[in-house]
Amino acid sequence: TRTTRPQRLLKAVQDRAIRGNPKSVISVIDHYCRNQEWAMNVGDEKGFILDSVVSELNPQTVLELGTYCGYSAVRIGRLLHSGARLLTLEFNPDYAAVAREVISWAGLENTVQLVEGASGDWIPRLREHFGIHTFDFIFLDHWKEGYLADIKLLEECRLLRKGTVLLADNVVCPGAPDYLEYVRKSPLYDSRYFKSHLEYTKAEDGLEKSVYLG
Ligand SMILES: O=c1[nH]cnc2c(O)c(F)c(-c3ccc(F)cc3)cc12
Ligand SMILES: [Mg+2]
Repeated sequence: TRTTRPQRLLKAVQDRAIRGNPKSVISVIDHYCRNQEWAMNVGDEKGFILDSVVSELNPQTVLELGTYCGYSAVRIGRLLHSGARLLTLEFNPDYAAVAREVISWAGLENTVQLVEGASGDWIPRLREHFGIHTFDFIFLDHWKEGYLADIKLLEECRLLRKGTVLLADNVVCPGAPDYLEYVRKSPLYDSRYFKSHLEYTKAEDGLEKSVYLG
């Protein structure tokens, strides 16, 4: 049977990227998705904004909702200092299988931990299961329908602390209007929009950065 889009992306990484070199994994994926087959990675333009937020924050504990092929896990993981950890949740087992290979090819298997399952099921169990107290940085990139429910769940589970930064992808395309309204209206957050473009296209999209005020 035919290969899947994630499997074809993984083959490009294995054929063209240098093992243990996250920068080459990122550039191979971006070149492949721009020139051969589009895929829903955060991409190079929004990825540059993601890099600057992570680099400025220098987080020790990071949560990513939505791994897909592992592109943003590699983008974030490569910037983390020794001892820092990224936990990435992926619901789709086929995506998770590819992402594990991409993360391993980048040499980030000791920095990035992929957990398979639904964010709504795992968020309430992160403290007891992984010994996590609170997160310094959270990247929301799973499904626009889940953004608002998951941020409220993170609040309830007390996994946010004063200064925790949340960065949400696709707040314009496909769009997460209920999430935007919540973080922009709530006194619990200081929120701002980084205008950019949908990965590998000229369409508008952007990232919403929200600081939890506690
Ligand atoms: O479902 C998604 N989860 C996470 N990120 C996405 C994304 O970055 C997209 F561009 C898109 C997307 C897909 C098809 C389009 F026509 C436009 C955007 C979807 C997702
Ligand atoms: Mg996205």
